[in-house]
Formats: sequence, structure tokens, C-alpha cells
Amino acid sequence: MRVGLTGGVASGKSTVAALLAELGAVVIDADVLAREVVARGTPGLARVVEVFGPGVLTPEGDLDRPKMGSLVFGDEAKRRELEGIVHPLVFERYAEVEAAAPADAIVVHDIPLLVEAGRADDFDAVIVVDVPTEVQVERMLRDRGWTREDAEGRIAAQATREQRRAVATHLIDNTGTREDLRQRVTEVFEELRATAGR
Ligand SMILES: CC(C)(COP(=O)(O)OP(=O)(O)OC[C@H]1O[C@@H](n2cnc3c(N)ncnc32)[C@H](O)[C@@H]1O)[C@@H](O)C(=O)NCCC(=O)NCCS
Ligand SMILES: Nc1ncnc2c1ncn2[C@@H]1O[C@H](COP(=O)(O)OP(=O)(O)OP(=O)(O)O)[C@@H](O)[C@H]1O
Repeated sequence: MRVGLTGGVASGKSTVAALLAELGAVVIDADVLAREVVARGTPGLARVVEVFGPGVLTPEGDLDRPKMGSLVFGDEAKRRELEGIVHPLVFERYAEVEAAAPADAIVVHDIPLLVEAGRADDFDAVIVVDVPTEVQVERMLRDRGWTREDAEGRIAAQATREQRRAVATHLIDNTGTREDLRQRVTEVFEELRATAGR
């Protein structure tokens, strides 16, 4: 069974993914793949440097992620250029990683841009983690040390809450406590298992 998991930045996707993994799902995280394909020494990173210049590297030769973030969130043309390099490489890696999962697994794909990429129909179920925009901003300021401007720039680059909710087969409201979240995720996993006949 292939399950898509999405939600706005800092809505709680990774937290939900970790809970699902505890319950027995196999989780594939698009953000992790998106880091791997531009790791030091990869053709992906070489391409990024070709397009954006060596100024986007740290002295050690890694992608300077905070710098890249401030470059692309706020400049749509640059963001699209970066996505044009990274996304095809991520989709290639996906196919490889997915092929390695056991045939009877519930495979959860944590994809921040699932709705933006128009891929909701690729999945048997779509879990959407939902919180009001102000909660996203508060959690980014509290946990990541980003400025309000950074936070709002990322939100503006993403689909709206309504667009995501429209494709959800399972909606997870994450405005409550972490314990509330655990309970709701357990419920959703049971529903998925029942649908998968397991
Ligand atoms: C600009 C980069 C280097 C900033 O790195 P940083 O470590 O600060 O963020 P990270 O990659 O961990 O992403 C954190 C969150 O930001 C949001 N985000 C990332 N990329 C995008 C994007 N292109 N559009 C909208 N939101 C995005 C997502 O909610 C994501 O979960 C990085 O986000 C990147 O390479 N983005 C382009 C690739 C991409 O689209 N990745 C997202 C899923 S494949
Ligand atoms: N119910 C909750 N109450 C308080 N904090 C929470 C709750 N759920 C998640 N968090 C915290 O909010 C922050 C964002 O959560 P998380 O990293 O899971 O979001 P995400 O959607 O995966 O983010 P990103 O889009 O950047 O990948 C984290 O610091 C997390 O620990």
C-alpha cells in the first residue's frame, strides 16, 4: 500500500512519519532524498554550483542550506531553477528506495510538495497534517531559529491549507499536544491497515 503524507512546512509531518514508523510503516522522506542528491561530491551539487555559482557552498564544500534558502524563498524564478535540478534526481532515488521495501509493507511517502507537484492520485491514501498558518510560524520561530520573514517566505512558496485538505483521505489536525497527535496517528494507522486488509 502506498500512502502519501504531506502538510505545510513545520505542520508536523516528520513527527507523524516517526510515529507511523514506530507503528510499523516503512517511511520514505523526500527531504532526506533531496539532501542526498546534492550531498558533497554529487553530480547534483555540481549542477547547483554551475547554475548558482560557488557562493552557495560552505568553506567545506557542502551546500550552504541557510544561504540557499534565503536565495530561493522570496525569488520564485530561482526557486523553480533549483527545483528543476533537485526534483528529477529525487524521483529517480524514489524508484530505487521504493523497490527495496517489502512487498506487503505500508509505505508512507513523506512529501512536503505532494500537492504542488500534483501527485496525490499516485497514492492509495493521502494523509494531510493540518495546522493554522500561525501555528506553523510559531513552531518555526520557536524550534528552528528562523525569522518571521523566513517562515512566511516558505509558506508563501507552498500550496494553501485548503488545497491540501481537498486531497486528503485522512486529515490529521496537529494543533493539540504531542500526545493528542500520537493517538490520532495510531487511529489513522489502524484505518490504513484495515483498508490494506492487514
Ligand atoms: C533551499 C534548501 C537548500 C533549504 O534547505 P533547508 O535545510 O533550510 O530546508 P529543508 O530542505 O530541510 O526543507 C524544509 C522544509 O522547507 C520546505 N521547502 C523546501 N523546499 C521547498 C520548495 N522548493 N518549495 C516550497 N517549500 C519548500 C518544505 O516544507 C520542507 O519540508 C532546500 O529546501 C532545497 O534544496 N529545496 C529544493 C528542493 C525541494 O523542493 N525540496 C522539497 C521536497 S523534494
Ligand atoms: N503537537 C505538537 N505540539 C508542539 N510541537 C510540535 C507538535 N508536533 C510537532 N511539533 C514540533 O513542531 C516542529 C515542526 O514539526 P516537524 O518537524 O514534524 O514538521 P514538518 O512538517 O516535518 O516540518 P518540515 O516541513 O520542515 O519538514 C518540530 O520542532 C516538532 O517537534
